[in-house]
Amino acid sequence: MRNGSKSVMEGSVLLEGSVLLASVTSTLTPVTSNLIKSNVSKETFNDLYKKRRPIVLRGVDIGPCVERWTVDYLASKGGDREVKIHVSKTSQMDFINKNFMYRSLPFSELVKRASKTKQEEYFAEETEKYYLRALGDDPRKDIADIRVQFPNLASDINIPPFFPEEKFFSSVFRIASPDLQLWTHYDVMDNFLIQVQGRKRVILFSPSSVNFLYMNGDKSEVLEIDTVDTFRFPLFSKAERYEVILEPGDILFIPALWFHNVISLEFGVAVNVFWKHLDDSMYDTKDTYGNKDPLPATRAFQITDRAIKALEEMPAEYRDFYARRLISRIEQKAVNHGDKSDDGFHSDKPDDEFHSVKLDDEFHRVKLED
Ligand SMILES: O=C(O)CCC(=O)C(=O)O
Ligand SMILES: [Fe+2]
Repeated sequence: MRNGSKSVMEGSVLLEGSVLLASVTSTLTPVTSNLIKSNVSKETFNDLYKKRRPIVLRGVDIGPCVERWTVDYLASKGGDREVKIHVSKTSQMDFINKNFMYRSLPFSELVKRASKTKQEEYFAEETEKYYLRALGDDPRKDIADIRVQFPNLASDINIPPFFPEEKFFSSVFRIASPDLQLWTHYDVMDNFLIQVQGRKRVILFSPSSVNFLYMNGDKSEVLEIDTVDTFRFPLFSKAERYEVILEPGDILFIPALWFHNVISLEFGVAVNVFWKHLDDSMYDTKDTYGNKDPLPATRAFQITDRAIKALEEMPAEYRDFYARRLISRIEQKAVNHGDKSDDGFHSDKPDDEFHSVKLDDEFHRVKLED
């Protein structure tokens, strides 16, 4: 599938008296079955890896975790270490209105609660939902590694040796209540999302769709991605969108910069592994989450902020004129329009659309953690 999501229904919502209130487009995507590859060897993965496109590796031996990781087993082997969690009253976590809370629970208790839809003990309400992204002991300093934080469980999972060990960055436990949805975001490292228990729907958007996703830092402000408010987000339907349903045992390769939005269709247990695609020197050594932009990108943002300040020294008509010249320079020199496919990011897409660089969104960036 190429060139945008395939809308199955478009329509408008009418207020009484026929005042047009909002136009809503349902953008349910058909499952992209050609993303699934069975029994992939290391050699085949190496070839696929160069294409820089997401794939689901099905049938790779991820170890005994698929049979072993029941709720009781996870609770007893994972132990009672305190973990930081997101607690949400609704399925859809909203990072803009912060409709969730940060709390902590013993790991064993978190697992038990996340596996149920109604709680006996709860923070806010009995139907609240939980999301764990297990981090290092001190998230400001330590990088998550399940071999260190959960050695008794880590021995049950094989991380496929499909990337050089020295490129490993982190391994993160992802545990979610049924129906919980994590907002659309990108990460800056390559990623194996290893689904161990529960089915999960993942919607992916290509990095070249960034200007259609209404970014706020590393996250998209479009939360309702299946029923998009097209008045607020008119460009969203142009984003190149893919959908996969992960089954237990599947590994989703998410290349760095590919956007993903995740719904746990059932109680979900996953481990994701981030590894470095670029040279080590490109990454911020203070980045414990794996979501800080590469250093040259950060530098480019800072320089651009300075450029904006310089433009602001001039009256509006000059500022506007030179801003347009700058944008066109960046477009000509740095934006790939699909004709130069040597970087592997725009393989074979003759119909790649021209995406103009949108200044306002990008320069007031707020970095929020997911
Ligand atoms: O599966 C999840 O809970 C989140 C996945 C994700 O954002 C990641 O692996 O980077
Ligand atoms: Fe992610």
